[in-house]
Amino acid sequence: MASQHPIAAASAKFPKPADRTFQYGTAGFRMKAAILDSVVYRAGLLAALRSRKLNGQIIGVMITASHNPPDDNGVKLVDPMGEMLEGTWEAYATILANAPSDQALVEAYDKFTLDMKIDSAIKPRVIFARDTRASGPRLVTALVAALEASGTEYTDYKLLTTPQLHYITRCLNTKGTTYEYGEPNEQGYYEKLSAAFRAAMGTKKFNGSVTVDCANGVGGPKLRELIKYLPSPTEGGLEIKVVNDDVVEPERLNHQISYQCGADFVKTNQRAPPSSHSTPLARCASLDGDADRIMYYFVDSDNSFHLLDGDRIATLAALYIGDLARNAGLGEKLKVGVVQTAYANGASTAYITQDLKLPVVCTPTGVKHLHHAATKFDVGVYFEANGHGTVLFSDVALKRINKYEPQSPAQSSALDVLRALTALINQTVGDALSDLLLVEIILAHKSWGPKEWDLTYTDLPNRLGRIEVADRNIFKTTDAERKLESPPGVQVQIDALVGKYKNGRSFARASGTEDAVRVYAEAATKGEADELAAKVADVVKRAGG
Ligand SMILES: CC(=O)N[C@H]1[C@@H](OP(=O)(O)O)O[C@H](CO)[C@@H](O)[C@@H]1O
Ligand SMILES: [Mg+2]
Repeated sequence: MASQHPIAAASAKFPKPADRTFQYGTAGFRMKAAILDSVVYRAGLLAALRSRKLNGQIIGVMITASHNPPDDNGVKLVDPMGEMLEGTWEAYATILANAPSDQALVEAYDKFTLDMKIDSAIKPRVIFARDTRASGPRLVTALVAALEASGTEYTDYKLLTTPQLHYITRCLNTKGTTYEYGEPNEQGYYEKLSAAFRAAMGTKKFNGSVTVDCANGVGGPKLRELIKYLPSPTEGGLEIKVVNDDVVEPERLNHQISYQCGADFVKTNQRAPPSSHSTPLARCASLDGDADRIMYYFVDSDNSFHLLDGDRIATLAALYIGDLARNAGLGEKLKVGVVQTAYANGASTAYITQDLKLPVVCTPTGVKHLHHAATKFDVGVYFEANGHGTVLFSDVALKRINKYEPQSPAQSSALDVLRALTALINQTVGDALSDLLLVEIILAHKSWGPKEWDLTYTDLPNRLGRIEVADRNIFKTTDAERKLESPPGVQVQIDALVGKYKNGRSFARASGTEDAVRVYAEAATKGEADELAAKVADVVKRAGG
């Protein structure tokens, strides 16, 4: 048909599988790459609409499935300031993805344009990148088709980590303003990080090396590139040993069996990837597949394994930034706060409130919730236990930090480090490479090894399980997911169980990314945590059928 709408015509090349329903979840769309083409095509259309709605500001599109297996893939949108897509638009993404035919898709697209008063005369602008998955280039074809059909101006940034794409999106949208974020390209990212790292490091020398497992994902080549910009070990810089950075064979990505690598492997198996060759008390870290998450760990002199997870990075950052602010003379003027989810270890929460004397806010799972809550503080530290997070400095905090006149040499040197950290820490989203440098700077300044870091508090023994039920959607939570309001009566049973354990805490919630209910429990001993988790799991199974 010659008169066919260009969006329908292009859509015909990426037909929606009839038997599938898609949902834009906590981390965008994510599934087997083989069925993702129509979803990516439609996500491209949504990016165009979003850009038009925001007067032609640039929207980012990232093709990645993060820590998932190599044959999965996914797509997520990045808003102009580098944040995740605004919540209300997730529903629009879902509607476009599920339009049953090419014609229905065009109708939905036109309806959004009309309902949201989107000015079709505005030229949409989109940038995109992908991780190292083999399906990436094919999915880019679907994305480009959508951008062309919708008359969008676009740039392909090829292979990037997710946080690099967030960074570039923000740089482009702030270019020429007083709050310009940086040079909008990969080199600009490395230059910004390395300049900040050098400034934060000052005359401090690093003790020992850090071994970084890159999950055989995009973080590998990008970390190797970043290292070229950092001071070398012979200049007193940090020695970074890169392992698991094979992206030539994409099937090695996040591989848990043969190649044993990645943040998820470490967390699930509670041991170091064999390739890290970790010696006692040596610092090790693992990234996930798109390098927006990092886990630290070490083996002690008795060969016991110690995980230093997102809670540990949050507490370390809050401790150090709080000290810096006080030492710089800004203690009263910078309100530092920490944001966690219910999965944060109770011991970390107690340490923050009782020892660091800082406020803690608990939000539902999903980085966007934590990020939003962190913006309410002058300095908002947020991390999920699984290693995804960052530290946000508010505009007011940045002004205070940048304008303050130090009253002594000691204040001056603390202020220098604090200023450097505001540039070193990615303000758009959790960034494994930026977080790696942050942790290393803090440990160097404190002259701490991983053991001293680990000794700040003792984790409560805990257990995280997943249970498959007939319909997980009947499990509805309240109080930042810490309590179930439905099915009725279930929370009362959980409370009764928790009451029987010393330091007991447990909750159940439907996963946003998997078809399962997660049960978390912690208690004074490992045995009791396991037992409590098992009993709560039984309650969930009975209620869920
Ligand atoms: C307990 C847990 O680790 N949950 C993860 C997981 O969410 P669920 O909604 O629990 O499936 O995936 C999210 C997206 O990657 C991540 O933000 C979150 O922390
Ligand atoms: Mg990730």
